[in-house]
Amino acid sequence: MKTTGGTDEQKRRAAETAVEAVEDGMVVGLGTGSTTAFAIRAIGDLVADGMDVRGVPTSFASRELARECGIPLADLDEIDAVDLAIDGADQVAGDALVKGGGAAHAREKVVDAFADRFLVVADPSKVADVLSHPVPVEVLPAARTTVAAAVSDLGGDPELRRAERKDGPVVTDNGNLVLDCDFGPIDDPAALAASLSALPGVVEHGIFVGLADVVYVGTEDGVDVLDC
Ligand SMILES: O=C[C@H](O)[C@H](O)[C@H](O)COP(=O)(O)O
Repeated sequence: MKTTGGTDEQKRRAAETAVEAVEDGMVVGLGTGSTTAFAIRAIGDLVADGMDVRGVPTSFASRELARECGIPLADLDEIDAVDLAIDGADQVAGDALVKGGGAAHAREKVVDAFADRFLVVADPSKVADVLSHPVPVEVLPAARTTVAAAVSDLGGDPELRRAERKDGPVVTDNGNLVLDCDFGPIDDPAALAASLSALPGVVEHGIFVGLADVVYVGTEDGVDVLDC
């Protein structure tokens, strides 16, 4: 799992505050990443105490962790609604996020957007005035060069994400590749999101605009709540 700038204590505080919103009978979207992992463990504790909760995982990793924690699981096509989604972010600026540092953003966007409420869990290193984090773009393998060229035309600098413990690229849970696209400061996230979505061969990108309801930012001595 990738590491980030925040401390485990900050992440745990944010995650456990978000989990206070989980109620008996809920279907909960389980995001991916080191911050959400604290939320999944906390939901596992609720289940162990007898709460009736079903989780909808957003990745192989979140499914595996949720199983270890004893959370009953459902696939998205088996349920009618997701009451709440809890998920991390690589950067937060106002009502816009960059996600996908763990290459899970495609399934995360489906679950987070479908949920009645979407709670983001983060640490202070993620909060910015303007998004500037490279945007992960999941692409069909055959489209990686055409999408990379189009990203350059949009003013971005695309880089194929390489695996750390294997020769070659990262392959997503969906069998695709990821281009990390550095656009510098992103003044209009909604416009860039629309441009990226329009490119043939793009499966999904990591800009999430207007989807989150609340961002919980864990600090050294509490939790800041940012309304979106
Ligand atoms: O693909 C991964 C996800 O979008 C993560 O939620 C995001 O990268 C944040 O992860 P972390 O909490 O580990 O910083």
